[in-house]
Amino acid sequence: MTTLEGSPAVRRLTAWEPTRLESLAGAYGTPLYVLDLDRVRENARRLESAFPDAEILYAVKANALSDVLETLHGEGVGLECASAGELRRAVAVTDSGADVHYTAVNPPARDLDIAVEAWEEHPELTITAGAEDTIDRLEERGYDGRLCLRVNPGIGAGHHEKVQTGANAKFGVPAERAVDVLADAADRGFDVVGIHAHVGSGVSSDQLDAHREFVSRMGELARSVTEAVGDLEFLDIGGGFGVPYREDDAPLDLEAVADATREAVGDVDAQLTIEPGRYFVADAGVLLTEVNTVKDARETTLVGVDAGMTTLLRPAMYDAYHPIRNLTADSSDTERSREETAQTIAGPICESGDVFCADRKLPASERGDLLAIGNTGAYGYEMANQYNSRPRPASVVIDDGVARLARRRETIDDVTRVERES
Ligand SMILES: Cc1ncc(COP(=O)(O)O)c(C=O)c1O
Ligand SMILES: N[C@@H](CCCC[NH3+])C(=O)O
Repeated sequence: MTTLEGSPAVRRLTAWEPTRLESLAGAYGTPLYVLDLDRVRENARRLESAFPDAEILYAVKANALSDVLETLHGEGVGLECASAGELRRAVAVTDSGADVHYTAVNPPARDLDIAVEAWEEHPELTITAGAEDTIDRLEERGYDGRLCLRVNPGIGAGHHEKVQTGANAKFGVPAERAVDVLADAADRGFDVVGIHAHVGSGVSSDQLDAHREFVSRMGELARSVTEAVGDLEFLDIGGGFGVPYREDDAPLDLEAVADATREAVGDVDAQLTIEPGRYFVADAGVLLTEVNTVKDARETTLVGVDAGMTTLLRPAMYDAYHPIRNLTADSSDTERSREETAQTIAGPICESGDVFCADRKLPASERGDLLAIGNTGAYGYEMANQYNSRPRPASVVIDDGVARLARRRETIDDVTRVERES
């Protein structure tokens, strides 16, 4: 087992200088998301070096901040979008449809209208349909552009059952029907360019067998489609690459994943495409939050903070673990260090599940302390919401070492403004 300070998740968290984070919290308030764009670039380069022959897209849903999209576009990474809103962002950043994919999941009519409008302006856009209905609805809107089919490969993987998509009926056309669906789409005049599937999110090294089986099914399918329907431009195997969250999690062996992918896909005459989200951004982000309450709560010490499940939903939704560091009681500084106690850290939301950790050993907290919650760059702000009429937090980015406000903190007026508007 790796030591606490030596584990990848905590090494990233301790790479942040406490005084720097303290000054950001002082300048912008808490709760505050901080994202290191330099780390995002490093992660992009790591992916590019493990998958030199693949086309790489970024799954915008992990963190849609324009600064992130601009940064990754600058690194030559394409953008995969899950909604009309993400598509609008992607097209605004790229000013093009090239290397922009819209993956429609039970798309609302308005989303399809916006996607088709985007295609009319940028015909290089690719739309991925996950149901025959979606293809019909695109045709009804006059779309006959680049079409990719999302299939359901019948195998899932990922860090929690709620994020395993590959065998979930909601996602994709059953793989065994793909050849017929694509043959029909080609007959109807669509430009059939690819097939796609996504096994799930947060796939770790110990799920490599599931990854291999998934990719091998996709390779087989690509060969069948090519034979029966015609050449495919690309085979998109989705994203899902896991990152370490716990102190004893090993980092994902990206080279091993890349080797397994190449081997499992076999001989396919189509561009391999991957679209990770989490891997690019998770470890580039921390959430800063201030302690406002410390109380003896019978069997634990309850520490109340100003971030909650509305700021970072993952612990409440998936029982997800995030490393936490008390920056005020910094253990690397003897003057600041404090004895460790078992603490339950909870937010201000009126829900029992509004808890970031239970009985975790951390330096004894005091009111006013600044805590950093690590690995919050992916699915952090994106899943934030306004429950309890709570405004969403601000986001700061660090770019080339320099910090700047990327998104201001919402106000209570922002929360109520949309009511009674005509
Ligand atoms: C279609 C699709 N592509 C890519 C991703 C990105 O997943 P991750 O952030 O786990 O890489 C997701 C999310 O799970 C997805 O649904
Ligand atoms: N929101 C999930 C990932 C889901 C990805 C979207 N299919 C998480 O935080 O782990």
